[in-house]
Amino acid sequence: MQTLLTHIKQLLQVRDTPIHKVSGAEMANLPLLENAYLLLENDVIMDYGKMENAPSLEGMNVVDCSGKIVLPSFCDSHTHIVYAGNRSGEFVDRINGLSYEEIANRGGGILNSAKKLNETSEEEIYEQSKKRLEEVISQGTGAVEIKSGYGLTVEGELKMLRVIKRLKENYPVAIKATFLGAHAFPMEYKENHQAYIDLIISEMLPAIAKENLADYIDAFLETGYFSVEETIQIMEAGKKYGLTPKIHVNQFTAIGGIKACVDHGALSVDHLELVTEDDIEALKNSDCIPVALPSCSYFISIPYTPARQLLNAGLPLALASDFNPGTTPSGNMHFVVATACIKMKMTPEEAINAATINGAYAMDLSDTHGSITRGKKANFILTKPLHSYYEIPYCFATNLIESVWLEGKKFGTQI
Ligand SMILES: N=CN[C@@H](CCC(=O)O)C(=O)O
Ligand SMILES: [Zn+2]
Repeated sequence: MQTLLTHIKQLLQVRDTPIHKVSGAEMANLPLLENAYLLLENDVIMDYGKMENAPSLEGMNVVDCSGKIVLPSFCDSHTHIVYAGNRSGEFVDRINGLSYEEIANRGGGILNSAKKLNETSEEEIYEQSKKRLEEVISQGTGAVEIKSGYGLTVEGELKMLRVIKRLKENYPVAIKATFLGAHAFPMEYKENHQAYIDLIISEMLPAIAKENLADYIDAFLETGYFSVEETIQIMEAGKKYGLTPKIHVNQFTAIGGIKACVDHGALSVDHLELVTEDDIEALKNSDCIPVALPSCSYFISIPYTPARQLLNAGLPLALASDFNPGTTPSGNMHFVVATACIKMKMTPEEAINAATINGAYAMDLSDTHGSITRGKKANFILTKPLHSYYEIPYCFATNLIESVWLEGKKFGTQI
C-alpha cells in the first residue's frame, strides 16, 4: 500500500545523500523542501519532492498536509524509561533546599529507585513503562535508547532488560538497550567498590549476554559514583561481550572521564554540563558524539551543556531527554529542542539536527532513522498548521503535533 502526503508546507531534514551525523558549522544547515510531497510504501520512505512533480493520486491513500510541517521523528538516544514508581517526594525535598547529592547521600536518588524496582514485579514494571513509552511516542519520538540501572542486582538488572526487550517486541519504534549496572554502588558495596564491579563483570554481563539483552554498556562516571579507573574496567568488560560504551560523564564534575571514554571506544558521552578544554581536545577527530540533556539541567537547576563551545570547536552534538524518575521526569523531545534553543543558544536548525540525525547516530541508527531519505523508515511527525519551523522551539509549551507516523502508519493504527 502506498501513502502520499501532499502539499506539505515544509518538509524538513531532507537528505538525498545519506549522512551519519552533522558536526560544528554543518549543524546550522537544515535542508528542506517547500510545498512538497512525501511518498511512503509499506514501512519506508519511497520518494519525495516538490508538489509540481508529485505522482498521480490514483490508487493512493492521500493525506493533504496543507499548511503543515513534516519532520523526521525524534531520535532520543538517552533515557531511563523503565522504572518503578516515582520520586516526587525527592522533588519536594529539593524545593525545600536539599541538593541531588544530599538526597543521594541519605539513601535516596538512584538507590531509592533501585529499592522500588527490586520490590516490583516484572509485569508491573512493564505496565508502568509502556505508558511512558506510549507517551513519548505521542510526543514525536520514533527511536529510543533505554537503560537499565535501577536494579543493581543480577535479578533486578535482568528484569529491567527483559522489560526493554518486551517493549522492543511490542512497539513499532526502534529501541536500543543499554546495560547500566554501574549506575551507583549499592549500600552494601559502599566500602568495597571492587566487589560490586566484580559482580557486574562476572555475573551480570555473562547473564545479559546469554539472553542477548543489551546493545551498549554505560556507567555513571562521576565523583562519588564510578571513578575513571572503575569505568575503564566496566567499558573493557562490556566490549568483550560486544557492548559499545555510552557513558554518563561530566554531569557535576570534570575529572578526565571524557578522554578515557574516547580512548576506550565510546559511541557517546552524555551530560557534559561541565566541559574543559582537555575534554574538547579529546573529542576532536574522534567518532564519539557528545549528548546534551537540557531537560535534566532545567529540572535540577544545574548548568546547561555549553553547546556553542562544542559546536565552535567543530564537534557534533546530539540532544536527548534523559527521561528518568530522579533528574528528568519527562521524555518530551519538543521541550528538549525548545530548551536547547532558549537556554543553550542553539538555533532551530542546530537543535533539530541534534534531535534527529545526530540522535540516530548516538544509537547507531543513522542508516535507517533521523532524516527524510529514500529507503529510510517512514517515521515522522506531522505538525498542526504552522507558519515556519521556527515555531517548533518558539511555541515551547504548545502541543504542535497533529499525528505521528511510525513505519509508514499513523500511530494508533498499528496497536
Ligand atoms: N546521572 C545519572 N543518572 C541519571 C539520573 C538517575 C537518577 O537520579 O535516578 C541521569 O542521567 O540524570
Ligand atoms: Zn541518564
